[in-house]
Amino acid sequence: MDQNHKPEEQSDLFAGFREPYKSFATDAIHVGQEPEQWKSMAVVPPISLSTTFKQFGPGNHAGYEYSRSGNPTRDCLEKAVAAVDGAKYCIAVASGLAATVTITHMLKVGDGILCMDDVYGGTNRYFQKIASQTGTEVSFADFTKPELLKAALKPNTKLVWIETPTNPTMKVVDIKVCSDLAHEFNKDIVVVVDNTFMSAYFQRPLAFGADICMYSATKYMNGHSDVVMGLASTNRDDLFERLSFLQNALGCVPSPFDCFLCNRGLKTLHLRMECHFKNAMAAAKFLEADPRVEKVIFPGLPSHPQHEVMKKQCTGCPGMITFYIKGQLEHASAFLSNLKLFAIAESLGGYESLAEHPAIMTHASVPENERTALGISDTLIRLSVGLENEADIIQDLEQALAAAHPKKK
Ligand SMILES: Cc1ncc(COP(=O)(O)O)c(C=O)c1O
Ligand SMILES: N[C@@H](CC[Se]C[C@H](N)C(=O)O)C(=O)O
Repeated sequence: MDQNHKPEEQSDLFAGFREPYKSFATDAIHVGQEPEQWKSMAVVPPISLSTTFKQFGPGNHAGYEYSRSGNPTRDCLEKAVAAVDGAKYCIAVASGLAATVTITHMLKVGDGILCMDDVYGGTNRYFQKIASQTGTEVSFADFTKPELLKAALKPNTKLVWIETPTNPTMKVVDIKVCSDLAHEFNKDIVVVVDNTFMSAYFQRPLAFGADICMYSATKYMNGHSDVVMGLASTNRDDLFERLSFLQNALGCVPSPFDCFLCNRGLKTLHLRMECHFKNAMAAAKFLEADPRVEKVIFPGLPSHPQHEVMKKQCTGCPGMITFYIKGQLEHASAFLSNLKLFAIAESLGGYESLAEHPAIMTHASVPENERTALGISDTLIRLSVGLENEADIIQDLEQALAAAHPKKK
């Protein structure tokens, strides 16, 4: 153990952030889970594997006809997620990218997508390599400077895609300012926030004017690194009608078993997120004070350029930290290869700590010149700080830094 390490104080951690949303845990645990909906009165929603449902007569059924079109286990999850997002509706789909694809299918040929410049590599790849090849016009701007968003809006812009904090450079976008700008320009623009990094517990984009809040539920919402899933919540009747039509018509649906698991993961989201924040704050402070580290990007630290925006719109910070190690690629590689508790792996938001090299791993699909412009360099390392003991996390970072820089310190 690092002898200098003192555990992070939980009491100061949330100072200055928004208050948690009222009854969040109660909603996550109870909404959509009523035992009375089952003949058995099951307290935990059963996994409904049947692909089809008996009808009383042709077209006369008890609410379900075919499992792609609607499934009882999926319904339980969708109701719980809608509640924790402060939404009327939610749809669950087979992956985060399936949610992006389903939402983008609301557009028609000639429509424009305006996307935050730094986004998950697969979102960038889908917009640039697929959506733009099938007739939509895609452009990017840095929404941390709202004037750039304003300047990039065009008469054909139909979708504004915000990711905050961004993957991997952790830029924080003011959701209210950007949603208002887009809606003032054209009230029909659909503003989407990719809320994957924050989870519903720490950020509620619909409360700040976004039209759709989407997730890779593969991450914090499920939280156990054992489900690939996407979610999209909205308060708008028209958008829900279109999204649920597309959920069935495109067919990117999740399995009932995955819905069961994600629904279960959601019950402890509030507890997990608070511990992720505590551990990540400790790790971020440790890294920031270390001479072998060039720069730490963690929105919970006052050194983060949008720390005030973060406090204004969020109830806490997730376990995501990005930092530049001093040196070159070999130092980043040595650090990653020497981690013992952190696994080198893509993905994030699970109970276990993960570390990765965005330029080589999660963001390899972003064109090199764009990666360079965004700062996704050879020395950039991304951490997903898990729920292990804080001192063990710090000790692992310390020993991996020592292995990467044997002579420094
Ligand atoms: C911010 C973000 N959005 C969307 C996705 C896509 O999600 P999925 O892998 O579940 O398709 C990911 C990761 O893959 C992500 O990190
Ligand atoms: N969103 C995850 C997953 C990352 Se990349 C997955 C795969 N290699 C791909 O290119 O689609 C993250 O870790 O950020």
